[in-house]
Amino acid sequence: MITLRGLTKRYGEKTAVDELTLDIGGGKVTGFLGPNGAGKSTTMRMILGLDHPTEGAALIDGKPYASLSHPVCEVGALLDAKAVHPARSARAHLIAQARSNGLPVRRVDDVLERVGLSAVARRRAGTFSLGMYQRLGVAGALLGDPPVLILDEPVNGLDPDGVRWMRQLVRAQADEGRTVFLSSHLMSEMQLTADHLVIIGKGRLLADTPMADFLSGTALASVQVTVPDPEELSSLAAKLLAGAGVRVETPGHGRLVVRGRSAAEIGDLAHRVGARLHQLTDLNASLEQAYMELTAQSVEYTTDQAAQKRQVEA
Ligand SMILES: Nc1ncnc2c1ncn2[C@@H]1O[C@H](COP(=O)(O)OP(=O)(O)OP(=O)(O)O)[C@@H](O)[C@H]1O
Repeated sequence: MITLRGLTKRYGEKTAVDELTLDIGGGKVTGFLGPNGAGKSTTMRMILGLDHPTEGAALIDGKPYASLSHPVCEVGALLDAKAVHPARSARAHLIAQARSNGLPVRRVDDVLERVGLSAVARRRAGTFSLGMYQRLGVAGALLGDPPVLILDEPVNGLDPDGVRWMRQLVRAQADEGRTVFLSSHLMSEMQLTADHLVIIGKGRLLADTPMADFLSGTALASVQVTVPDPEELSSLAAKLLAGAGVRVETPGHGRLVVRGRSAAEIGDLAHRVGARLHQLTDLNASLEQAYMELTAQSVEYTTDQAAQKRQVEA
């Protein structure tokens, strides 16, 4: 479990992280999202004791990182995959890490196997692709078999096979009860991987929510209804539009796309007006759409003119 309490970091006038208070629990993958410069890396660095909070606290299983008795066995992290001496082999790099943390060398071969680098374990890291660096970074994070994993952009540079491998790895770690906290700008991948979302913008908490609630709770979520009889379709649409806060689109082919009413409410109403339905389907927004909607006001750097205008007006 990771606990943030009023976590704040200021660099001079700039507030990079602004009073974050939340718990990141075990047994699930928590995705950490936010536009560039939102404060994700700074937050992760404070959890890992690499930056000091200006105010507040970041705790791992109730303790600040500096108080952990055996940190590598309590939290594993991947922040900068390329922070490896290029002349060292992957194995030598991990052996040095294992020795300095009092871990047996056999763990090195275990984790090399786990990340699929056994065949290149004796190759100089300087010859590695970005994807191989990412795997080596994950191997380092897993070395002490810690209950908490913090991964900053772990899929960056991975090919589709590597992305799928990473997804399966973090899922397996969460299924074993571990706390997995990972950032990514790849929304489609995050939608497949994370159970829970923490979203920040300009250092502030924007959302701390289960993925499913985030997707179904957005104003973009809608229900698609197919009514084969045109008269029944019109009467159902009219009844729906009579309700407050409901939007109905009619894209043709006997379909209605309804916002502002649940599938259950629409089904009940259809029953009451005697409309026969051939389809009643929840259409969740994609994570990308829901995220863009939430963070539209929080982007720090943008090429979008409308967003620039909003920023100027704010
Ligand atoms: N050492 C520093 N000195 C001054 N400002 C900093 C420092 N580190 C980060 N910042 C600023 O703090 C803000 C948050 O940066 P951070 O790197 O945490 O964002 P991020 O969400 O990880 O961004 P990205 O998605 O681009 O990696 C940014 O405005 C950044 O310029």
